[in-house]
Amino acid sequence: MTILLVDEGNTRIKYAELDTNSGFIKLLDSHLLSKANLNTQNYLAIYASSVKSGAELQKMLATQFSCPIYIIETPDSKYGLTIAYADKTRLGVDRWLAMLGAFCNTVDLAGKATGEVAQNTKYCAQLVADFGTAVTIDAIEQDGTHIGGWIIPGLNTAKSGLLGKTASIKIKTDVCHKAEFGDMTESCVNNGIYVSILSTIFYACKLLLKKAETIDIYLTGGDCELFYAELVTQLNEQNINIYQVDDLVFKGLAQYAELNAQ
Ligand SMILES: Nc1ncnc2c1ncn2[C@@H]1O[C@H](COP(=O)(O)OP(=O)(O)OP(=O)(O)O)[C@@H](O)[C@H]1O
Ligand SMILES: CC(C)(CO)[C@@H](O)C(=O)NCCC(=O)O
Ligand SMILES: [K+]
Repeated sequence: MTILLVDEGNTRIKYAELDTNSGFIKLLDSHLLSKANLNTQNYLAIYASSVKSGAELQKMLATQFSCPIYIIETPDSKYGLTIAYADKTRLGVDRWLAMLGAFCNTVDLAGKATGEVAQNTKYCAQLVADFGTAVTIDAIEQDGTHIGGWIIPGLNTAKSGLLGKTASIKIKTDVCHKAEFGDMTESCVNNGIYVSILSTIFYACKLLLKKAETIDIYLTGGDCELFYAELVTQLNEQNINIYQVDDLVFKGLAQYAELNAQ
């Protein structure tokens, strides 16, 4: 059977299909996607999340599909994760799902289902960084306690904010992001913003390494591949493992669907 996964972010909406037998998540190409070819599928259920409005997304999906629709919202404490916020409902559901995706990757399934963390499983503290419209960084201790996180502007958001508030920063050509000093306006802006985000990750590692000996860093979101190689080079330490998982929010949704069905 197939479950449809829907992730509505700040700039775009993404769809994927979860094969309930194999657990395989197939990303659907949004360029080729039409309501018509989504409709031809007989989905078992839809698991969806929105950083905008869950209610609006529910309404939109309900006009197209007759299967059960589950709109996921940030829960208090579930599947072994405990959120740092006093008001959990304010934590973006994409952050919670990305953390769930990362956390469940390393924790025993039996433990997850009951919400208890399985004993004697090999896992460590985690940093989850989502490079989207905003960049979010969340730190989780070994036992699933969310310590907290940061929200900063993403690459494009920082750039448009900077260009919008200044008179004479003129961008004429497109240059790539490098962790080097810039030698013209374009590279000063692009590299500066890039390095500012990189530095935030370094600082997060530094803080988390005060609490844990070993950390796993999960990178996700539209811009994550721009950061992966540089982070692997710069954080080449025995006690830091870095993983690029392009669809961590979908992994979280898939985990949720699997656990919800148990
Ligand atoms: N097809 C695409 N459409 C839009 N942005 C893309 C695409 N492919 C890569 N990107 C990059 O992804 C970034 C946006 O990331 P993402 O798609 O994860 O954001 P989002 O959908 O707004 O979700 P979030 O709410 O997490 O920001 C942009 O800065 C852009 O550079
Ligand atoms: C931070 C974003 C925009 C990242 O997509 C999203 O998770 C969100 O809108 N969060 C709400 C604020 C918060 O998480 O504290
Ligand atoms: K996202």
